[in-house]
Amino acid sequence: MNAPTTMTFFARFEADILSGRKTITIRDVSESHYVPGSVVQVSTLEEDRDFCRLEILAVEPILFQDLSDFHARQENMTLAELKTVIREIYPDDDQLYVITYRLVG
Ligand SMILES: CC(=O)Nc1ccn([C@@H]2O[C@H](CO)[C@@H](O)[C@H]2O)c(=O)n1
Repeated sequence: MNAPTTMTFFARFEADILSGRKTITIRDVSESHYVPGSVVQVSTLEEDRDFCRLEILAVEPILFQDLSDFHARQENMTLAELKTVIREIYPDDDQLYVITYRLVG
């Protein structure tokens, strides 16, 4: 599989990503093929509006049950909020992937 070159986020997370308060995203297997060291163009899911570029730093498997306050802090959420958000997006997936990134200019 080729390394993906784009990533989408819900627009409501844009400000947290641009300010550096949100430094990970948690995705299912279909979005786990990002390659550390690659740079992806990021846009909003709703309007496909480009808003930054991110360098992928790491992609690590995580089980839903193993999500912790550590992950929540990196999402700028409480653990309860994070679990609710993930269950809204991925109702049935227990195998998830933590994608760590940093903003590039
Ligand atoms: C737009 C799209 O295709 N998919 C997703 C999937 C997830 N997320 C966010 O990542 C974190 C963990 O899942 C939470 O902050 C989620 O809301 C997102 O913004 N967009």
